[in-house]
Amino acid sequence: MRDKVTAARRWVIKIGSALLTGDGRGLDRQAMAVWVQQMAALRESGVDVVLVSSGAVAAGMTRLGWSERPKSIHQLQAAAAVGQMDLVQAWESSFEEFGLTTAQVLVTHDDLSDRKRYLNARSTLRGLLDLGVIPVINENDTVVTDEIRFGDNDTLGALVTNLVEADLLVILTDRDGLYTADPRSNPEAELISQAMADDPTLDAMAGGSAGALGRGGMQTKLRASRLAARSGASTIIVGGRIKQVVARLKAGEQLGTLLLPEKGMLAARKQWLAGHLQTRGRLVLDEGAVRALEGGCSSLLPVGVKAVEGNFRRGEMVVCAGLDGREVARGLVNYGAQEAMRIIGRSSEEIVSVLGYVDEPELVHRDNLVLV
Ligand SMILES: Nc1ncnc2c1ncn2[C@@H]1O[C@H](COP(=O)(O)OP(=O)(O)O)[C@@H](O)[C@H]1O
Ligand SMILES: N[C@@H](CCC(=O)OP(=O)(O)O)C(=O)O
Repeated sequence: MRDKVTAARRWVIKIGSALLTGDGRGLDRQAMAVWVQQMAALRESGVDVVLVSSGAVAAGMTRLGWSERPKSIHQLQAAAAVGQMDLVQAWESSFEEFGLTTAQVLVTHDDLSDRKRYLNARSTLRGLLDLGVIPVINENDTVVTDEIRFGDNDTLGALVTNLVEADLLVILTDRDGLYTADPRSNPEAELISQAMADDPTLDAMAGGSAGALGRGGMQTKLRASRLAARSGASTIIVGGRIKQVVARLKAGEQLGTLLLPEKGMLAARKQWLAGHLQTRGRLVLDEGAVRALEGGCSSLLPVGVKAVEGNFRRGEMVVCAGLDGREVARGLVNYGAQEAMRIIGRSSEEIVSVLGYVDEPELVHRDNLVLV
């Protein structure tokens, strides 16, 4: 039994190109329907599901009648733009059969490294999950060039895992998991059932991609598991063609390779936040707000803030201090300084009438807050 898996409440499931396109024969709609049925059952059991789907380039190549993956970035982008249509249509109609709504989310590296856009993407995805919608995520290949590409969706899957604070990243691929060597070239290779993600001995085992369609091979999957571990998530690398793979994982069966984080979710997140040494401003809190924060598990609401200092933007790190100047906490702020000044002292319901819109009811969400 794998407790980390059976107890996970939010899964990011990443499906690679080789699997999705039946090794280059266009989208394998039958296989997609089988995964959808399993993801629908997962949702039904109360688990949030986020899908990271590759396959745009591969599907586009088939549509355009190309048999070889193009080298030029423009051609890749053209293929991705054509194939993405196919991809979302296929997912959408398949999920629809189970009464589930999907949303297309295309992101770039820049979107997740810019603080403000990071928060925006995070709120959108959380909003979608609250609505019971299944986000279908891919890289926005149209607007990226080589230097700023994720390039492989394993990395994207891990960053999305961090973004939505998922407990589990499931990477479905064309092998049954991570082997002690690339099984294509070494038939003696053995499947690794479980390891710590940061175990350095794994590096020598994970090779690049031997397939014509996949990008990163096991190297990027291993790297992805380490990125996912940063927010305390576990990763499973597993064969997408294994019968009822998702359902069996959910039931605790030991399939594929489970890569575990060193730290739990909360500890990992707090450490990540604590690493943001540079603060951009200061919020001065009334006594009630100080008490609420020090009690743990409370967000900082605008009503408890007396003054705003500094010129910070949404998503930047600010100091939260008491009226006596004592630093209480640090956190990522949901509103820029100009907006914050207008909403402090007011109830969260008033934000919309003051600003004309509302990003979040909290000034700093408790997940983005670390006590000092
Ligand atoms: N140690 C290993 N264990 C399993 N597969 C490996 C290993 N090293 C390299 N590989 C290769 O990684 C491939 C899967 O990665 P990739 O082709 O990028 O697929 P995807 O499209 O699913 O991301 C396998 O087909 C295999 O050839
Ligand atoms: N954005 C690209 C995905 C990149 C890629 O090939 O990823 P993967 O197959 O997961 O190694 C696409 O949709 O074709």
